[in-house]
Amino acid sequence: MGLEGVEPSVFVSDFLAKCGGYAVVDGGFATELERHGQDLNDPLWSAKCLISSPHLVRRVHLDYLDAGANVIITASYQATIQGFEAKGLSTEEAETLISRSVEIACEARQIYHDKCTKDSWDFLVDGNITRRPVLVAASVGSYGAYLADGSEYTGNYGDSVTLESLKDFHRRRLQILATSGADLIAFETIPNKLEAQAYAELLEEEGIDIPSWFSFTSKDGINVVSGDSICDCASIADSCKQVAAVGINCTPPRFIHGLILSIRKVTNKPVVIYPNSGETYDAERKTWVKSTGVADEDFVSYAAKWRDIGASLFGGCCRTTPNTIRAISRILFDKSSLTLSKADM
Ligand SMILES: C[S+](C)CC[C@H](N)C(=O)O
Ligand SMILES: N[C@@H](CCS)C(=O)O
Ligand SMILES: [Zn+2]
Repeated sequence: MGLEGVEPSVFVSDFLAKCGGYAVVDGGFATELERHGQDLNDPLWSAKCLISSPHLVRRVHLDYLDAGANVIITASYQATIQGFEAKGLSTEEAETLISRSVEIACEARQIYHDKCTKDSWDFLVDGNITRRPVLVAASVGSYGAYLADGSEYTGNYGDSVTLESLKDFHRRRLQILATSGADLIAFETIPNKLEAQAYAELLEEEGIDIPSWFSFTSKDGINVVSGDSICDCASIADSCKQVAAVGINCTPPRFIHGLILSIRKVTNKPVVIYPNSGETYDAERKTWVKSTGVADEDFVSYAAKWRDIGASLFGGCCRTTPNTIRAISRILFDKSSLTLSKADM
């Protein structure tokens, strides 16, 4: 789709208007691959399926489209040139796999729309079938995702990692994703201010002409995971004209309310929220462990509250499923039941 001269903020506000004021983002991508039987205990994590099972990558996008997603996020979170090369692939093969992640999501959208047209599934406006708007967001996981040690949940990259080294790390993949047919870039699970600054400078230097969102992770509801202030991080996103939305992902639901209020203090850009289930990630075993304390399983019921304090795009991250997304969609658009049982997660 591309910006074609449209301001990023206008592009997203038009999209939100077409969706009915709010948009539904998809849910845990890797989680759904695991539910389809994939073992992701690998340095490439979900990106390994771009090599071994692209048909499942397409299947997962279709699962989320069937559940009501308006934004599907590509399998490129942990797909990096450096990561693929470490597996013995050539640079060219790595670059092809990265663009392929976007092509597969676009194919899924086409399949979904063709099916809807055939079955007249989408809503009717004045007797005409209207397609549900669907954007393909190309995922850029943080440098910590590539490290494959869970450091997107700490943001501690050590002193050798600088603004320039982060820009060099991300540059080529960003160029590929921005020219691969995606509608926007989703910078996900950003753990610190340095990486947000690196992304903002790269967007400017590379003249990236599709909009982006910046989405941070937090483990206390006050700061991002590194301890940097969420307001400082969101301000970087606010100052970058190519950033069309700012928010939080892969963070326990109980922290989201306060984070939205903090983000709102420093930006009027739309807020995107896609929390995880509230469980804790064990990076060594690459598995999730149930946390004690607050029951986060019913977080879908919070979505209406997050909407009321100013968020606009809602989905789920790790350990959420198409059922979570179906329930979010129902709540946002006031369809039937407002409750979600644990079984729905
Ligand atoms: C958002 S985390 C669950 C992604 C996986 C992590 N980068 C790892 O490789 O262990
Ligand atoms: N888009 C990625 C984010 C991981 S935190 C996924 O859903 O697997
Ligand atoms: Zn996640």
